[in-house]
Amino acid sequence: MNQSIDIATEALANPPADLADHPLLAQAQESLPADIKDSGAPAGAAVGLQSVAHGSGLDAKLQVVDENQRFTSTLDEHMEGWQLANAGFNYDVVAVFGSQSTGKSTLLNRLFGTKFDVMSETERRQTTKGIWMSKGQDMPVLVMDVEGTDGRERGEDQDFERKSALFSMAVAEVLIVNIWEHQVGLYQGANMGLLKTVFEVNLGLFLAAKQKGKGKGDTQDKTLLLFVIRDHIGATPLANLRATLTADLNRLWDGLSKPEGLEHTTIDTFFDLDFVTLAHKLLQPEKFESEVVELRKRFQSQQEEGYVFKSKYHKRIPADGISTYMGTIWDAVVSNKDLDLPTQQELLAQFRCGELAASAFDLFSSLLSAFPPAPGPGKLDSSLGARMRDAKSAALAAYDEAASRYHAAVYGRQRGELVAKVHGALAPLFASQLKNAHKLALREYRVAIEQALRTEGYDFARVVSDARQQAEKRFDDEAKKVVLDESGWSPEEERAALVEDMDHVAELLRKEETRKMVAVIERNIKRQMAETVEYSLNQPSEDMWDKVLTAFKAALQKAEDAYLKKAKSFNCTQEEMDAALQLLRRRAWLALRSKLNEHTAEAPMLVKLKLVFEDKFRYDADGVPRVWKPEDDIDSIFRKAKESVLELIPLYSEIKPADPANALELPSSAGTTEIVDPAAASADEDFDFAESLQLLSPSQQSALSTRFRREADAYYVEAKRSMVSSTAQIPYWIYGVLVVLGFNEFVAVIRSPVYFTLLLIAGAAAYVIWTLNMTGPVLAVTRGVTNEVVRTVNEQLHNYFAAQTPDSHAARSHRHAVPVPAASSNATSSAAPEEIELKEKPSVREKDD
Ligand SMILES: Nc1nc2c(ncn2[C@@H]2O[C@H](COP(=O)(O)OP(=O)(O)OP(=O)(O)O)[C@@H](O)[C@H]2O)c(=O)[nH]1
Repeated sequence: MNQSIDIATEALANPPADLADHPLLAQAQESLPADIKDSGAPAGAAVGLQSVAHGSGLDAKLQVVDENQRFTSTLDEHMEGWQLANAGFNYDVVAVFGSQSTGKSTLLNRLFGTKFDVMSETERRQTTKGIWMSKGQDMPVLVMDVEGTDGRERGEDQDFERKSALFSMAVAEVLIVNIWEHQVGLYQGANMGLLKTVFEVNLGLFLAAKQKGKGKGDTQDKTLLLFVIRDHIGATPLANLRATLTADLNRLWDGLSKPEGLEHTTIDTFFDLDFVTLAHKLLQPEKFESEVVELRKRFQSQQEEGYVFKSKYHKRIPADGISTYMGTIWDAVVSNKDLDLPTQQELLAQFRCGELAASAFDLFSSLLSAFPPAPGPGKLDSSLGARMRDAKSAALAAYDEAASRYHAAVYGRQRGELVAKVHGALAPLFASQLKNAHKLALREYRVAIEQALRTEGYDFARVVSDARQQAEKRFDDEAKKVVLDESGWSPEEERAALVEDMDHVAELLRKEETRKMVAVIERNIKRQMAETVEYSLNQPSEDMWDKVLTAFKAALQKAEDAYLKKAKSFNCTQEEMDAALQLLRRRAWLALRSKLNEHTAEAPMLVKLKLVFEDKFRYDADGVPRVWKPEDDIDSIFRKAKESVLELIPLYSEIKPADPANALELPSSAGTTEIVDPAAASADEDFDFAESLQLLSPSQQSALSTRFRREADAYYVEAKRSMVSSTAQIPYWIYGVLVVLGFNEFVAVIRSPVYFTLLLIAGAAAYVIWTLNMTGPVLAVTRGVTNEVVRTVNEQLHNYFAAQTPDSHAARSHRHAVPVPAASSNATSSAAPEEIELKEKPSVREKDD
């Protein structure tokens, strides 16, 4: 239906008010198709309305280029409606060319079941304007009905003819050239002008493609020119018609002014020619129908001989891009731009692949946003790798499905960009997963080592190496899960960081283990040395230090051996071992020193000295306790014992073996102990071995000496007192004095009945005791009580003297000092002042007595 008919139809459907009641109007309206009558709207007066009116269903037709040379915007919709949008390359395009009103639309409708408007038999005027398109019934074929040449309105202007030829050449595989039989041999009637245009256009396309160096070289993609000779009466066989037409075409080709380099080309270079005849539609309708059916098969079945849609004719434009492609081709044609199809195809590929990549990335983004949230630091998402792969694969599959049909290079490039974009979006997840794998592996590494170190007899180097292998494997496994193909991602940097961290942890643990080991060894040395030190220092002798040092050296040697044996499994360097040994020696020495310090503190030293003194003063050479008698030379024995004890103080004050061979030498500086134990290094910084040999400073020695002398003096006093008490006798004259002085008391007792009675009782008691022979026990009890009283008094005296400070003692001494008898004075004149003090006390006591 053409525009005039549309306008008329619209006028009938919506008549002006003044014609509304005209009798002819009702008659004309009756003749309208039911759908138009019902809707009250025209079947499609304009381009837009045409397509809308016919819908986008399978039988819809579309004016792709209107009479104003505008390209439709609804081809995509129609492709969807025709169910060809996803056909890929599985569709074909055919276009029909020919003079106006030569039955082109009729032919297409019969061949493909389309519903292009056909001119009314009675009107005989042009029906097809611009270019129409529809889908063949039951076949994936896009059929283009092109406005006929010789259009009356167009006159001699062949602009549209050229443009439509160029457009059809660019998109159609088969061009049907519709001619009447009787026109064969006539230049104008056989559309030779149109064919000349087609040939020129084709040469132009070929040249443009060649100049761009893109295809269309020797392996020229051909187009099929199918000449349909209408109203074939049968008088002239097809072969003759073919020969005539071929000869005319060759003549036409030869007459073309061909571009340089194409002078010797023939029609066959670019076209395949085929010829078919159809009987007169009106005169031989049955024959016409049967021939149309036969011809239809050649468009429908690949198995049919003479199948027209050979793959070599296909323009390789994916169906989903045909709308864009045709639009850009038409734009180029209309704007008279140089048209080269490869470039157009590449542009199309860029556009479509870009679109497809964008939608594939949208799909990927929606999948990505559905990922579960990150599990948090140090935790792994075990399914992350699989999910990343799935999302990527889904996006690429969506892209590949449609985009792979486009220009290979463009498809590949856009694919690369899409992949890079996908990888870019996934990279943070990858990095985060690696970081977490790093943390996890490091934690497991530390735990594995710590657990192994708790077992007996571990080999540190092996423990570390096993744990490290496990941790590296764990990291590698996790990294492998999230490294995507083609991503170029590498876990090496993170792995290197993990290894560095593990080295650091191993180093710390090794130092900690070394420190612990040294501490254990040090404790062992302390324990081993405790007894030796105790024994040797309680039995002071000239070789006391020789014994101690020999034992220490032996213990140290054992400790060093133990350390070296263990250190081998720690993978320690020689430098570290030397440093550790140095530290071990130092700490062992300091341990010994602290033990010695315990023994040489003032109180224990005093005890030791007292014991030695007691041994020498209170016991004789045979070890028998002395009972002092008047003939004993207490002073001499006391002096000797005291001097021999005082001589021990210098012995105790310095660790100095009698035999220089037993001396020990240790370096004094802090050295490199920080390699093993940085904390110990600072503690040992001030270590001075020579100084450490000194146990008692001169002032300590002096104080100790003073304290000891006082203690010893107390012994001396006690000895003297015990000797006095054992030898004291009552003089006989005392008894006479007692009788004289006590006679009056005796008389008083005799005379007093009470005292006398008590006396009788006492006498009786004495008699009984005597009679019963109980004198011994009674005397023993009496002596015991007496001794206890004496001891208590002595103790009180001793405490009294001991509590006196030197000053107060001196003051007291000064207050109570009395001249020493000459005999004694001679004996003690050369003695030390302390001895003079010792003499004072018996004098005082004797004076008191
Ligand atoms: N003689 C003859 N007439 C035919 C044949 N087929 C169709 N016609 C008539 O030719 C006239 C034009 O038919 P269309 O199919 O509209 O021709 P067209 O080439 O599409 O016309 P435009 O679109 O206007 O260029 C119609 O009246 C048809 O009935 C045929 O095989 N032989």
